[in-house]
Amino acid sequence: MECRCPHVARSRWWRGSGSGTRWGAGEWASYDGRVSDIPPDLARLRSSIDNIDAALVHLLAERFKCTQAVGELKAAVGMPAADPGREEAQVARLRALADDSGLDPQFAEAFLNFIIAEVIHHHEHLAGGS
Ligand SMILES: C=C(O[C@@H]1C=C(C(=O)O)C=C[C@H]1O)C(=O)O
Repeated sequence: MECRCPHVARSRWWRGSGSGTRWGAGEWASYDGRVSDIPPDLARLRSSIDNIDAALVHLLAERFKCTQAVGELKAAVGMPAADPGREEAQVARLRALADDSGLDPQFAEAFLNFIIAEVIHHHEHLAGGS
């Protein structure tokens, strides 16, 4: 006999044919009464994308908290805002990590450079520049 316990039921969807059902053609309906015009696999993937994007925002916020403190420290001891040697090492490290994990290393480098440019801008501001 087919299992109808809730955790299974929640993942069961039917595509409407447009006749003889409460839901229309092209719509998806589930055991628990939800109706959607978005395919369930797409809805599930988007839900994960939402969680990942939230994590990215939190991670970036934490990184900028750290770089703010680094900028204050550098300004206090008179160090330059940018450290090209450190940037080069970071780029090489992230390119290798990207390569290992199936992310385009060129994209990883561009993304890191975008963030670093913003950090340096903050550091220059903290050092009294424009
Ligand atoms: C955060 C620093 O300042 C700058 C920003 C960097 C970064 O965001 O990773 C790296 C090097 C510096 O140009 C640092 O020197 O560590």
